[in-house]
Amino acid sequence: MNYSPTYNEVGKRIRLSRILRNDRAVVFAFDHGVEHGPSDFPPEHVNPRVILEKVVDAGVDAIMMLPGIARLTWDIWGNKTALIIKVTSKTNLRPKDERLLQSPFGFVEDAVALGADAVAATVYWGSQYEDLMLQRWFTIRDAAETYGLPCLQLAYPRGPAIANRYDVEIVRYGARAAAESGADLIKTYYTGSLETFREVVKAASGVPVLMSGGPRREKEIDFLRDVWNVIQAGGKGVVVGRNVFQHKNPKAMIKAVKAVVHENKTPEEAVKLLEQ
Ligand SMILES: O=P(O)(O)OC[C@H]1O[C@](O)(COP(=O)(O)O)[C@@H](O)[C@@H]1O
Repeated sequence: MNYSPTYNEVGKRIRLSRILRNDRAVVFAFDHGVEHGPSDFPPEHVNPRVILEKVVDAGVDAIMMLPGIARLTWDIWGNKTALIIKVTSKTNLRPKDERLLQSPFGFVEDAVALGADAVAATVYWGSQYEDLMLQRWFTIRDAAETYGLPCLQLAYPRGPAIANRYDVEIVRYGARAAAESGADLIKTYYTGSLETFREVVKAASGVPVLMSGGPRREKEIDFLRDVWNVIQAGGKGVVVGRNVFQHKNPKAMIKAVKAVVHENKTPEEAVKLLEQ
């Protein structure tokens, strides 16, 4: 008997294919306005329309942002890139010990209304608020499932018992926990080498893993090498913010990252796109 997929399964598959193009993705992370504050942006990129125009022109596959900014910039990304709506966030205005918790920042229904291809939510594995974040994760995932929306989990291990959040044992634990919690896409930290990131991919048990860009690298080639290692390790791409919007030429940076992720160019070949 032929198995017919459910409506949700069809919806998730189609939406996921808009983000993972030929099984790879370059996603622009743009939720920093809340998570870090406007001080994260160089003056010319405080205006979201300016930086989004650049990354859309550069052909980024998807943009991850909070509902409010998506609403204010729809004419720039609409029908041009895939859209991932993050529905959790937190500010650094909070008391320090409350920053390991992300609060609801919109609803899955907002993502549906905006025409999103996925929702995203953060889980700080190891946080003293892990239990609360998991309750929120499963509520989000449950609603997303109903609407046929894939769920990207920002699986960020951090908490009082975690000395080094980038250690492979910690990162791969978070990736495995993300897979076990039903994430359709996992975004997590780079572990510093191809070999260690391969362990993260294995722990993710077949769920696509995307590297979180992290703080801006001094040299672009170093970032491109990290991306290249992630791809060689079986990762499916990158979700990058600061290494693009803090760069003097975000368009060229997106194109260089795409060259590594989608065209299998080496970092040395890709970095030439920044010298043009
Ligand atoms: O690791 P931090 O400082 O909490 O940064 C979280 C930020 O990093 C991201 O996960 C990825 O963006 P970056 O490429 O700038 O690291 C953002 O989505 C998020 O706002």
